[in-house]
Amino acid sequence: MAHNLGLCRQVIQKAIAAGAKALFLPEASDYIAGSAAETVSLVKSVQESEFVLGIQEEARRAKLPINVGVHEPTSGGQRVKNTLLWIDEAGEIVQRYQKLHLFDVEVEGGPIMRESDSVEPGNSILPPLNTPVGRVGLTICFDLRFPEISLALKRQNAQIITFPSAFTVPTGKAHWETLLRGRAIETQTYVLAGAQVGYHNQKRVSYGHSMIVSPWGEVLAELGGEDKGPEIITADIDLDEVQRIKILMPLLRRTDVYPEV
Ligand SMILES: O=C(O)CNC(=O)[C@H](CS)NC(=O)CCC(=O)C(=O)O
Repeated sequence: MAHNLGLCRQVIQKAIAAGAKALFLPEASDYIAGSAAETVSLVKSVQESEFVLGIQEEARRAKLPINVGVHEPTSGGQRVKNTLLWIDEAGEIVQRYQKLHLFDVEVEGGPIMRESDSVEPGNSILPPLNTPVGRVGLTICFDLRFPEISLALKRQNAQIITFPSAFTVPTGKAHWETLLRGRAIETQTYVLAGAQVGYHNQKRVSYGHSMIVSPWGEVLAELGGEDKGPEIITADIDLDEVQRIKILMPLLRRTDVYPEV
């Protein structure tokens, strides 16, 4: 976790140097463990996590809002929560989303993942949050495959949806860009997806390819799939463009035919 905090501090320095108004870090930025037991044994509350306290301190010092994926304890203690924190420019945690969909998949040509062995799923979609860069809807990684969350956030007037991730390599190659662009096109929002890249341990490697997609579905910025150390991508978020696309192509739902989500 100390190592990951060091990497995140480098990302934060790059974001500050680039003049970023907000920073979107990946899912599980605090750690990715080698087993379910290790995931549970490493977890700390945000008050006791050096990782979270360190990110809060950086946010406060730089007056930079930071969206970061971490693990948090559950009340039972058997499993953890996979959560996404919004830390505001004063360093305060002002929003906390708990991942709804857990990745229990035997990836063809890849690992067998059973996230639910160590993670307890969340139970709610949070209303988009007002931030200095726009109204942000929070989701995590595998949630990307369930358009219902994104559509619910669109209905609640999200202008940006974030998909912090640690995708597997085979599923990333097959689906990552298509899913992100699909979500951006159908929700007419900016899609921001900070992604982990490279090896976490001998068994686990992440696809990378952090991406920023416009409300028209255009890839505005993208990283590669090689671990070159901490990197960032940036884009201008133009909230008028969100409005313009909605007017240009009104997507009026037939909620008389199918349920509204
Ligand atoms: O393990 C942790 O501590 C953090 N969690 C993750 O990395 C999660 C669960 S294993 N990864 C995904 O959801 C990948 C989804 C994916 O690759 C896909 O949808 O294709």
